[in-house]
Amino acid sequence: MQAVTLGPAGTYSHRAARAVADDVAFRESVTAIVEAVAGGEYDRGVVPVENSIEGSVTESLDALTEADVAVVREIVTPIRHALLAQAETFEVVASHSQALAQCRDYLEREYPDARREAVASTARGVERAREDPSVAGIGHPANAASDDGGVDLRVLAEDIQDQSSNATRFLVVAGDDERTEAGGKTSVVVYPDANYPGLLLELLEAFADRDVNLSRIESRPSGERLGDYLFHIDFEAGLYEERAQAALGDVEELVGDGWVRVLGSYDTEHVVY
Ligand SMILES: O=C(O)C(=O)C[C@]1(C(=O)O)C=C[C@@H](O)C=C1
Repeated sequence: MQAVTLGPAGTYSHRAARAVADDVAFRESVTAIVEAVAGGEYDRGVVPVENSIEGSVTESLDALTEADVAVVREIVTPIRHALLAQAETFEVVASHSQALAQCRDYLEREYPDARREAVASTARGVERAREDPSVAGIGHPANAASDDGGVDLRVLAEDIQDQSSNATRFLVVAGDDERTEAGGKTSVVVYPDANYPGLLLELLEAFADRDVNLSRIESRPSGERLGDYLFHIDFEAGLYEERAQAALGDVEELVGDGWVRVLGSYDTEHVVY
């Protein structure tokens, strides 16, 4: 089995993807990962969707709405960032925007004058630090040593995330034909294409009436017009369960002119690396 995830090698996504496949390929955006799986290039894709400090990875949510893929598994991993550089002084801190945000307080406190530079991934930021002594990267501490003869970096500080409990949720996507009803959780995207008082309440009642717990609801702009939204809903029941089917049946009736996209049912795995 071959998986594709956010690269280059050494990203947190890469660490999560190792729990899925031995053979891991890379892309530099989550949209490209989801599209590569939808197009049949890879068996599995691993994309970050949510972080306990910074919240949604919105590009992933939007990519999952657009592409024909199924969600087949969820991986939750702790995220412990280190500050890596060639020397103790630097002018720029380069990392993924999520990582920069997860260390916002630390950077403000310790390096208020350093410029923040958002790059495609934490590993890309570490590469920048390896190439340029005026740059520090934020990433997993194991990235300090170069595995291809490049400069080894110093670990200037560890555990610099603003909450020690920092964790990220990754979704494992597969081709559309691998969608399954088995699993303890289900993800759906709902586009009501309507706007009236109580619409959201009615959608939520479909789940509440069957005692189905929602673990998350997130609105994203539909892109059609300002104030028009679609909803990413995760609930704690598998599609094999009658109560889940009944709740979704109600939602489908409510959205009339809109649509419901079922991403799939799956189980959660906690991976510590
Ligand atoms: O840049 C990486 O290392 C990634 O895998 C991406 C990502 C993210 O998008 O949230 C994954 C986990 C961490 O939250 C920080 C960055």
